[in-house]
Parts: sequence; structure tokens; C-alpha cells
Amino acid sequence: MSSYHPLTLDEAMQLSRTVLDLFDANSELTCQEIGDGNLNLVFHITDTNSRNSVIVKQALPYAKIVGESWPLSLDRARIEREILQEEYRICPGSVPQVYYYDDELALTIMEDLSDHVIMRKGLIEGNHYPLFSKHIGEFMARTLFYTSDLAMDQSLKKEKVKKFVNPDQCKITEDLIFEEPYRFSERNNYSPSIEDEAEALRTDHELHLEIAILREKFLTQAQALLHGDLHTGSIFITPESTKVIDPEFAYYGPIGFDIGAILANLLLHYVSVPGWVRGEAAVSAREEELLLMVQNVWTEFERSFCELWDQDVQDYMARTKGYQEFYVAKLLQDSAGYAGSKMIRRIVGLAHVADIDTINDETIREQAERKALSIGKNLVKNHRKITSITDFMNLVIDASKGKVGQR
Ligand SMILES: Nc1ncnc2c1ncn2[C@@H]1O[C@H](COP(=O)(O)OP(=O)(O)O)[C@@H](O)[C@H]1O
Ligand SMILES: CSC[C@H]1O[C@H](OP(=O)(O)O)[C@H](O)[C@@H]1O
Repeated sequence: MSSYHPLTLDEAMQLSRTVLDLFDANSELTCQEIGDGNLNLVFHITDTNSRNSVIVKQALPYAKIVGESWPLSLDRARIEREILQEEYRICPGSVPQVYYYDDELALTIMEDLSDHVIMRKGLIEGNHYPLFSKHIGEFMARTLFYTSDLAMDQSLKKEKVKKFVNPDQCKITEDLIFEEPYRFSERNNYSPSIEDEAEALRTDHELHLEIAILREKFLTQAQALLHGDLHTGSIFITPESTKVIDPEFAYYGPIGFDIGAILANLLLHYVSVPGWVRGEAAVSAREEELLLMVQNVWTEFERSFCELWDQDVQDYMARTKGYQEFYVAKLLQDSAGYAGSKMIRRIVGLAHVADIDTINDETIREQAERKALSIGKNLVKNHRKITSITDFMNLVIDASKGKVGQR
């Protein structure tokens, strides 16, 4: 079964039975294709006797969201699998365990995390995740610090940069995040009711300059091995546990890109709250909770990253007094810029978020979209001036109250 073709349900079951000890000849397997993402096939295989189960994820040679007219390299499956193994080593239990892989078939068989829920869905349902900020802050601090020049043998790090060059996935990001929202593109996707906002994005020179600066950093700065698409749809969660999936956009890039992804997706949920929660007091309480999560993601990341730096930094010059503060201050600025650009792309670009798109009430949905754009633009335009997480939060709050430009 080794030459590439998309697997049928039967083939996915047959392969799992053959290669895994988990299933024996008596297993009664069932299989469902459950892929709800934009790119890949995901098979969920269960033994109805033992209840043991696994996930088989297989890359398609094109972007599923668009079709065969958008070819993509299958090598992304190898990259995703290697990153999962790397992240499991650096941060045990934070990602699904890889049980088996076949790079020819572009597939990975991994731990089934169905006892968790996808965080985006959990947030929409109104669930509370009090440990999330700490978990994800530590996950990012560990995975990003230990793959950077701060902690690695710098020759080995250069080898890793080569191994994780991921051109097709990076091109998606470069186009969908750092270009198409700012010009006419057939792939852009927004409702006519916000045409005025889309037009403003295309003509705002101040915004274009900041996006060009963020884009350049994304193209050129091999700072650490990123997850590359760390949104709330790539996180499995319960109130006690957080697991990260789907690192197929991984590559060596700017650390703030991963942090910004988390902040952006929490803020995209924040603007959607009136679509999900009824009553003024309940809306405010949920909004406060989300803003606190946003702030805590940064503070937990910063605390953990600095702790690891103090314990384990290898680069001689990085011990210089003042350098850590300089480095972390830049990370906060980058995180703000990337958070803003990711909010904007999810409103006017090709791929959206369910938090906003599935709000039934058109007026509330439009208000959420406008608020997301306002926060996104404020973060992008001011990211290089931010000196503290308080500055970041003030930019968010001002924009959500319509106070942009009045500070
Ligand atoms: N390890 C896993 N355990 C359980 N379900 C999974 C697992 N990995 C993926 N899934 C399911 O498959 C869906 C799509 O997976 P994802 O990796 O996000 O695919 P894509 O790369 O196409 O976005 C997830 O939303 C989740 O429902
Ligand atoms: C053409 S891919 C669009 C979009 O989809 C990816 O997300 P996911 O696979 O998690 O659904 C990524 O964010 C891409 O930018």
C-alpha cells in the first residue's frame, strides 16, 4: 500500500490493523472520515470491542478548501509528524503521540484525543478554561525557547532550519495573511455589508507599511521552530488539560507569530461574545474573562520563557545584562502585530472562524466583524510602540470602544 493515493475507509482500517499492536485479528474496527479542516483527510478508527481508537491523518496533494486547482506538497505530512515528535519530546503530553507514519502515503497514525474538545467549539459553547493561559504559555515558551539559537547548538539549529523549510504552507500564509486582505483578490471572502471596511483596508498606507514590516519578518527571521498555525481550532482542551494538534504550517520563523495566533483567536472569540451570550451582565463577564485570558497568555509565556532562559541559555552573548529584556520586548511587539494581522485575515480573507461566521443574527455578526477589524488594525498600526502588556490591552479596549486615535 505504499505508493501515494488517498486512502479509502477500508484501507485506513486495514493499515491500522496491520501496523499497530493496539488492534488484533479479533478487533471489530469502524472508521469515519472526520476531517473538518481546510486541507487534509482525518480518519477516526475504533475497535468496538476494546474501545481502543486512533486517528489516521493523511495529506491530500491539494488544498481541500479550494480543490485540485491549488496543489500542495505532500512533504507537509512529514513536517507535521516530525514536529509532533519534537514537541512531544520538549513538552511531553502536550501533543498527540505518534504511533506510526508512512511518508510515501503522507500519513501519520496518532493518539486519539476525542476525550477533549476543539477549543473553538468549547468557547462557542460557553465553557471555561481556567488553566489554558498557563498551559499554552508554557507550551510556547518550551517549544520556542528550546528550538531557538538561545538554547540550541547553533550548527544543529541551522540543519533544522533546512529540514523544516515548508515553502507551500508558508506561501499560503504569505498570501492569505500578508497580502490578499490589502488588495483585490478573488480569494477574499466577506459580506457586502462590510465593503466599506474592505475598501479601507486596500487604501490604508499606514497599515500597509506595518504589514510589509511584519511580512518581511515572517519571510526572513528564522528565530525558532514555530507551530505556524496555532489557532483555537488547533487546540484540544478540557478544563484540566490542553493539547496542541495540526502543526503542518511549521517552519523556522518569528516567535511572535505563534503567540500572535493565540492572542488573535481569543480576541476573535471576544468580539463574537454578544452572538453567543444573552444579557448585558453575562456578556460583560464573558468579555472580561476572555480579556484576562489574553493578558495571561502573554504573562505566562513571558514568565516561563524568562525562567527557561535563566536556567538553560547556551548562547554566551545572550547572558549580557539587558539583552533578555530587549529580546522579550521585541517578542511582545511582534506578537501584537501578528495578532492584529491574523484578526484582519479572518474577517476579509479566504478562511474565516466559526466563532463569528456562525452567529445567526446578521447585525450582531456585522458588529463582531467590524470590532475585529478595528482591534486588528489598532494592534498592527501600533505594534512597534508597545512597551508592556498593559499597552497591548489598552489598544484592544480602546478599539473595541471605538476610541482609536484618541489616546
Ligand atoms: N489527534 C486527534 N484526535 C482526535 N481528533 C482529531 C485529532 N486530530 C485531528 N482530529 C479531528 O480532525 C479535525 C481536523 O484535524 P486537523 O489536524 O485540524 O486537520 P486540517 O490540517 O485539515 O485542518 C479536527 O478538528 C479534529 O476534529
Ligand atoms: C488554504 S488553507 C487556509 C487556512 O487553513 C489553515 O487552517 P486549518 O488547516 O487549521 O483549517 C490555515 O490557517 C490556512 O491559512
